Amino acid sequence: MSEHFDVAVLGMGPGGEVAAGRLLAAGKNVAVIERELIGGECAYWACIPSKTVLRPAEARTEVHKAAGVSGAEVDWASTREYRDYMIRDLDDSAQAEGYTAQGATVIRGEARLTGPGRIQVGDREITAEHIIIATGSEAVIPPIEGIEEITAWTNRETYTTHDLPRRAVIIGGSAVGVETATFLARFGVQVTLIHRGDRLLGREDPRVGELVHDYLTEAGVDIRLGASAAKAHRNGADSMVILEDGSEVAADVVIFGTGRAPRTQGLGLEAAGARLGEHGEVLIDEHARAADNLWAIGDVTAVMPFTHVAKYQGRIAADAILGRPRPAGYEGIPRVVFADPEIAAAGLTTEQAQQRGIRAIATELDLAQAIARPWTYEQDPRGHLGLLADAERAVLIGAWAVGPQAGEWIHHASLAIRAQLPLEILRDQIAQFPTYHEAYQAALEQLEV
Ligand SMILES: Cc1cc2nc3c(=O)[nH]c(=O)nc-3n(C[C@H](O)[C@H](O)[C@H](O)COP(=O)(O)OP(=O)(O)OC[C@H]3O[C@@H](n4cnc5c(N)ncnc54)[C@H](O)[C@@H]3O)c2cc1C
Ligand SMILES: NC(=O)c1ccc[n+]([C@@H]2O[C@H](COP(=O)([O-])OP(=O)(O)OC[C@H]3O[C@@H](n4cnc5c(N)ncnc54)[C@H](O)[C@@H]3O)[C@@H](O)[C@H]2O)c1
Repeated sequence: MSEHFDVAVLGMGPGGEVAAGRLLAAGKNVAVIERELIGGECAYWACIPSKTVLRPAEARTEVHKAAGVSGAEVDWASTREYRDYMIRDLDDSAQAEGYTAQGATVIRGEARLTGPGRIQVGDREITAEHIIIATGSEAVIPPIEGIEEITAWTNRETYTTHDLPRRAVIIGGSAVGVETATFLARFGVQVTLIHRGDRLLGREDPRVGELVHDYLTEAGVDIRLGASAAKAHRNGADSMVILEDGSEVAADVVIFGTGRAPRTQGLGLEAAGARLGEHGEVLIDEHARAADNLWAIGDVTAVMPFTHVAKYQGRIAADAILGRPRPAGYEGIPRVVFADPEIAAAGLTTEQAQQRGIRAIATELDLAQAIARPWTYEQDPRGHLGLLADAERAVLIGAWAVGPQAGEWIHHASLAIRAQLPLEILRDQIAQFPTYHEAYQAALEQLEV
């Protein structure tokens, strides 16, 4: 006998949680299905533990740079204790109870679609009017000869580790690589960062990569650009990585930040009418619809693999199911890498604007030369802001920022880009003195549009 629901949410990471919460609040009969932990990758192995362990390092820098305070040092044992509290000691029983209390049926196990509206979990057969796929993504480890001999970590081992390694090789110079290098270097680990691109954070404007390179080098990270791991082997206690140029690096662990793949394998999505893209992602329309009464949200769609996007798509899909559809818009969504200082961006890069045939004008501001806040905040102040405008339409189309709290003040640009606010209106804004926000005024004034 099968059990029937209005909606079955398959995967309870941040995307699934938001969709389920909205549907339950609207009185729907919802089944939530999770094979590991309710909260998903983000809550236990990604965003939450990484931001928790990066914070002491950031606070230490703040104390070192602020005039008139001294004495701050990081402490791994107490950082780890707070991290374990933040990841609930990998226990989601309170979450399961919470969903049950809201009226959901919580089903544990690996789900598979067996046809439109039909799901199998172990020996349970479930039918649902609507199914939401929110199964996320998993770390990709490139094929490297000899990898089975070495101690290889992904984000999972890195952000749940009890002990810190003495030496780490990190492969991949994008968000995971840069954040992990920042965290480990600030806790005294000797870090070598191997990146095959010619600059870090290669999807952002080149200036961002340059600035990050300088800050990481200053933090003691040995950065190897244009390098790729060709082979690996064990030498006693050491994990050895051999680069394509023949050079070798020894470490206690090798950490992979080499991208993620949508979790769609074996899910039976085609049986339910979904189409998959070339990287195995579920293809969706502007309402997060994958097929009739089948929806997909979050990393499994590969639209923008961020928690805030998974949550946004959760709202979009739930609203469509509840009969109040609104199209998703992906312009101007913030992208923050929580390094020290923070790196933030929103909208297009100069290269992307060129590819779209937009006549774009860019400007860059060194905050210390333009505004007061960096000086009241720290000695030897840090901070840059880049803006990109469409010269024809006189609106902001892109922004990047590297500096303290950049992940907070990038939202001004995000709103301006999403709402397509005319530069004239932006120039008439008044930011509190002295804040980092004032940088927008100064940058907009020097923007020649
Ligand atoms: C190290 C790291 C740090 C990150 N930091 C940030 C950050 O600071 N900010 C940010 O916005 N993003 C961050 N991200 C990205 C963020 O983790 C993801 O974008 C986010 O987790 C996606 O949410 P999701 O709901 O799509 O999937 P997930 O969080 O991956 O959750 C999917 C859930 O589905 C379950 N599942 C999968 N298959 C099945 C099945 N067949 N049956 C039942 N259940 C299933 C899984 O067990 C999992 O619980 C980070 C990523 C990494 C790796
Ligand atoms: N703060 C945040 O929002 C945050 C933090 C961490 C991760 N994330 C998200 O998690 C996802 C995964 O991040 P990521 O950094 O692992 O992936 P990514 O796909 O962004 O970058 C992977 C990098 O690894 C490099 N690479 C791949 N294979 C390599 C090899 N063999 N040798 C050397 N370099 C190699 C690639 O060139 C690329 O630069 C991303 O989508 C990211 O947005 C977000």
